[in-house]
Amino acid sequence: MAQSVLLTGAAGRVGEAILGGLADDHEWRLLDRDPPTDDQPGEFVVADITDEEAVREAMAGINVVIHLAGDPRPEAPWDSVLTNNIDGTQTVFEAAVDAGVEKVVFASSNHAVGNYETDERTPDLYREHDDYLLDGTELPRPSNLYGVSKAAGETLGRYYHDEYGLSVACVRIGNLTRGHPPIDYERGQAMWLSYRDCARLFDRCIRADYEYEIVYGISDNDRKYYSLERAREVLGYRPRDNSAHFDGEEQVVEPDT
Ligand SMILES: NC(=O)C1=CN([C@@H]2O[C@H](COP(=O)(O)OP(=O)(O)OC[C@H]3O[C@@H](n4cnc5c(N)ncnc54)[C@H](O)[C@@H]3O)[C@@H](O)[C@H]2O)C=CC1
Ligand SMILES: O=C1O[C@H](COP(=O)(O)O)[C@@H](O)[C@H](O)[C@H]1O
Repeated sequence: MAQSVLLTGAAGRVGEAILGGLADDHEWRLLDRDPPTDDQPGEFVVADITDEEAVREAMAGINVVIHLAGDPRPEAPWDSVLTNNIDGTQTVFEAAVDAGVEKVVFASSNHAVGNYETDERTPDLYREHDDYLLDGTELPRPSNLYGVSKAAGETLGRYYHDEYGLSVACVRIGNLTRGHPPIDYERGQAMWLSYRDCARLFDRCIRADYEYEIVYGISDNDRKYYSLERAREVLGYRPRDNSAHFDGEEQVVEPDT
């Protein structure tokens, strides 16, 4: 069934991947501090997620929030992640609970667990003979202050679930690139998320029933050090792309079939 979905950070890359696959599948309200540059489905709210009143208004009539807005830079400074990623995310969760929203899907990151990639484990970790796997039950081990802000967002989600019964899915997104995996970047290839698998995964986050989940957001790459088991089991995610199917040449992934 189509859902009323509020998509924050809609003007960014992850928003583009989600809307590219799902524009016609749900009723969209898009929010971003940057206005749209082209035609978008549904209505577009230009607002900052730290603007509590604007965020509350944007929640009216919404079933599911996909919360992407934030500073995505691994090197982002503390003042920016504190404002945009931590304060902004708390504003979104609080407004969602007050508006009676059913689910919030939070865009977490590989950088929330980036320091599991120790000197002893890398670069083998990125290669097929290695079988080290993170499954989402491990504690955060952020690799930068941006990763700390994502771990904080996951913890905010835990709190709003336990305290208010909100369904929350935290998606630790790997490396989203359009058309083909990152080139000459083993780490990025192991955690590649194709545009169409991104849309599939977030569609399942919109539709599935869950309590509080942390899942990894990657394609079905031959070599992966993030488990997809939870995303498959609880959400019914069925990725179709695999970074191993690309030979380094630019190839265009066809739209969903
Ligand atoms: N692209 C990737 O591979 C990954 C992305 N993520 C997360 O996914 C989310 C989206 O990332 P991208 O689309 O790649 O980034 P992006 O920079 O392309 O998009 C982010 C969007 O959020 C908006 N935004 C930022 N701060 C805002 C605020 N305070 N109020 C309203 N809008 C605001 C920006 O205007 C932008 O349109 C981010 O939270 C990022 O941390 C996590 C892991 C990997
Ligand atoms: O969280 C994020 O992760 C991806 C991948 O990280 P990288 O260190 O391998 O580049 C990054 O591209 C994205 O901007 C960021 O939001």
